[in-house]
Amino acid sequence: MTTTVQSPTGETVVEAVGIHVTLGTSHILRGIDLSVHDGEIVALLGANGSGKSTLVRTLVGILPSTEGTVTLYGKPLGRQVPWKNIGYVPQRVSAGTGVPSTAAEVVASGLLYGLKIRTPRNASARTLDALDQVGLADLADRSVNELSGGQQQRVLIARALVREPRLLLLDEPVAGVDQPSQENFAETLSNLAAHGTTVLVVLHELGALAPLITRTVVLRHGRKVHDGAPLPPAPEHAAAGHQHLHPASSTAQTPVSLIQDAGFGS
Ligand SMILES: Nc1ncnc2c1ncn2[C@@H]1O[C@H](COP(=O)(O)OP(=O)(O)OP(=O)(O)O)[C@@H](O)[C@H]1O
Repeated sequence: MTTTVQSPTGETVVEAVGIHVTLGTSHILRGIDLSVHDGEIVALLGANGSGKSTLVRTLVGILPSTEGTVTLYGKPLGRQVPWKNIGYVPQRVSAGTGVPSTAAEVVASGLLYGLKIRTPRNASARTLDALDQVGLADLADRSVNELSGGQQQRVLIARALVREPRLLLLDEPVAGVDQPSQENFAETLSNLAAHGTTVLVVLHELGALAPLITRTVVLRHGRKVHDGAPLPPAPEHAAAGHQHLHPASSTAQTPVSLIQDAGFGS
């Protein structure tokens, strides 16, 4: 890890106000307000189709909102946003580009942003460091087409990490990734968090990331239905290996409805 240790400043890193998104004829997001502050590790939960990916894609400017505003580091989406400080890992897609590329080349592409067409001088070292963080340093020169789905996902995580981001947005980063690699990723995330990286992560299960989460946001049918304390395991589900989640008592939602919102129904 080469990231410098930083204390959380409490700065508002992500600010979404009144976000509505329509895709085709479907009104997907229905008035989402979300703030993420420097140093937070926020989990975004919700059942399939509740709008999690749509929200994250809107936050990074891939999807336009029909109403509402998004600012990142106080700047409206656009050129003024400090993109070089922001890493994004999309929901599982192939890391393959159609053109034969090695894992290292895909990761190094994370160092290209804006109008920059040349990677920095220390690109090779940073690329290897990022691959090492996801346990793939040995496969740096392997074509991504020859990697398994889970390994390709880890390449995409490394592509975000190589930027040494201050803000990391991850859309189900460990879906389809084996348990040891999930634990390895939790450790990487823990290191990043300790160095002050702010994280917004879409998850279906907190799993190995549970201890790191500082706040949980739950969506249901395109609306935010919980925003607060991480959802601790209920006593009856606290047995080893059981990862169903339940809401904090502070919420007005009933436990059962929130568990269903989060897609964790027993
Ligand atoms: N391009 C599109 N056109 C129309 N509807 C879409 C489009 N993309 C997504 N949707 C719909 O938007 C809704 C929200 O999708 P989204 O992918 O944001 O959900 P999600 O909470 O991330 O789900 P999952 O947990 O399954 O990944 C779904 O009903 C989906 O069918």
